[in-house]
Amino acid sequence: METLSEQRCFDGLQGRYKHPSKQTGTTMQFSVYQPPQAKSRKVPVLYYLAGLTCSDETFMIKAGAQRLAAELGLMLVTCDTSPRNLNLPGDADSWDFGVGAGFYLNATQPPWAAHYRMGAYVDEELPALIEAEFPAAEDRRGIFGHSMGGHGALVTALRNPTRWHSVSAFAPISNPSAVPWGEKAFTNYLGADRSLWAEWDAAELMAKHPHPTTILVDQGEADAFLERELHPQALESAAMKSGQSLTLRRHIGYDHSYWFIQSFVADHLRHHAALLA
Ligand SMILES: N[C@@H](CCC(=O)N[C@@H](CS)C(=O)NCC(=O)O)C(=O)O
Repeated sequence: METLSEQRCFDGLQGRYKHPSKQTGTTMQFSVYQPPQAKSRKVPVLYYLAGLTCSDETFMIKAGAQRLAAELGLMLVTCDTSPRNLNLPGDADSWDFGVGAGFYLNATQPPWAAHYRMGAYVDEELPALIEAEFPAAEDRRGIFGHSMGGHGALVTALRNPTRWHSVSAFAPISNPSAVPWGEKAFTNYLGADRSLWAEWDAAELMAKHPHPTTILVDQGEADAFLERELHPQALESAAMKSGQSLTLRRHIGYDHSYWFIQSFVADHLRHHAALLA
């Protein structure tokens, strides 16, 4: 691991780092906010997964989460949204597929399968690195995210509920198998056989295997992607089927941007802090 920058922030430390990833076969960058409590003890860690076109920097710069993370003693970790600098054919042709759009799954189709392994990166490799290099509690991991990252957070926690102790999402792609963003990504990364998509689809997973904690989801009613891509109602149906405890809040007037995230991020931090205490 190499340190790219470290700066004091709310008496803690905001840092950016890079490391060679076994899962992606590339150099991956990530950011960490260490709260002041991390100077003297291991603290719970809250991982954030960003949406399409974003990077590890987006949330750290735009969400305004560090002040409350410092108060609550939560470490924040953000990673990139895909491997970069591979120059695979077509990987930079569109903003909703390839670079910046890894969808936090393990691709099975060439040429993506060798590198687009963000599922295993987020679930295994990154936590192992964070827990080895930072004062991070190994038994208190939470995960949340936005849009494609909301999908990633829900899927990661629902697939591995014993490894992920709390989960929430902002405007997640709730049922990717049934919407254009998901159909494009899953066809290319996972192949045409739709029966294989269910293991990376939050609504499908939730309908079968609920997470043991309450899942918090916030959605803006003025979100331009709501009708076509996000489908939060699929989570409500899934929760009804499996008995998942779900708090889905719809907020009039809020769109898909980080102004929406900034407005509700405190509720998410408190949600996780209570479960990870
Ligand atoms: N293609 C559009 C939309 C992409 C978009 O809305 N991305 C969301 C995640 S799905 C986002 O968080 N963008 C970064 C931002 O709002 O700061 C763009 O590049 O502006």
